Parts: sequence; structure tokens; C-alpha cells
Amino acid sequence: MIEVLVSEKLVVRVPCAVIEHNGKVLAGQRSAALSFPLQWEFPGGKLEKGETDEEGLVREIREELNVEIEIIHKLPVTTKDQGWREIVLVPFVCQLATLDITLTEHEQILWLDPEDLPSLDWTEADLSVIQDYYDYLSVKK
Ligand SMILES: Nc1nc2c([nH]c(=O)n2[C@@H]2O[C@H](COP(=O)(O)OP(=O)(O)OP(=O)(O)O)[C@@H](O)[C@H]2O)c(=O)[nH]1
Repeated sequence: MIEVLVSEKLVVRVPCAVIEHNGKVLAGQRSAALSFPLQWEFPGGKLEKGETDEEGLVREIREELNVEIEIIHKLPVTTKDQGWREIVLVPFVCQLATLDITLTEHEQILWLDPEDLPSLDWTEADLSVIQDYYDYLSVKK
């Protein structure tokens, strides 16, 4: 008899922030020492036990950028199969509630006009996030 082992894939929920300020959007470059080195992402990270998406995002942004954010709008969830696990990216449009950013993890950040976002080398899942952000902006107008 042939046995088929169906393994369950690890599903990792990652809230991330599309941070707007003065008409620009913040892009973060991943550290050279992390997975997907030097690619661009929206800051955020994996949830800790018992956290909601919003709580985890506020904590991650505090840890990574040392600022407080106000969450404005939830964008559609995007999934990314990384082989051994599935990333469930949960993006939120946010604004800064405090201004002085100090980087603790990212190589650098850039503030870009929304239309210039695609010029960077984003992690794959973020291309859908950018499209969903454009859809959000077009409805808002
Ligand atoms: N924060 C963030 N993570 C993203 C984005 N897009 C995307 O695929 N990811 C993936 O989601 C995971 C988030 O992990 P993390 O930020 O908590 O920490 P990490 O890079 O050390 O994680 P890892 O080493 O497990 O990959 C990473 O694998 C990252 O590549 C994004 O826009 N923002």
C-alpha cells in the first residue's frame, strides 16, 4: 500500500503598514542579514501569541521604527507561498502619530510618491499590496 503523507503547511500571519505622511508612502529595505535581503517591504512582522493584527502591527512598528501609528484602513489580505510555509500578509493603511523615526532593523527607508512605489524591488507579496493600495486611493478620490 502506498501511504501519502499530507503535511500541514505552517501559516504565518504578518500584519504590515502602508504608512502615509505628507502625500508620500514609506518603504523599508530589509536588512542584508535577513531573509529576502535588501528587498523592499512594508514594515511589520509576525504576530505574537494572543495579539490581534492591529496590536501586533502597532508593536512591530514601535520595535522597527520607534514611532506610533494610527491605523486608518485595512487592505485585502494577500498570501504568499514560501514553500515550507504560507505568509498571510495583512496590510493596513496607517498614518504617523509621532514623527521621529529611528531604524532598528531596516537597512534604510524611503518616502515615495505612491506612483513611484513599483520602482523598487519589493518582496513578491507586496506587488498585490501596492495594487490594492492604488485601488483604495482611487475609491477615496
Ligand atoms: N513585514 C513584512 N514582511 C513581509 C512583507 N512581504 C513579505 O513577503 N513578508 C514576509 O513575511 C515575513 C515577515 O517576517 P518578519 O518581518 O516578522 O521577520 P523576519 O524577516 O525575520 O522573518 P523570517 O526570517 O521568518 O522570514 C518575512 O518572511 C517576510 O519576507 C512585507 O511587506 N512586510
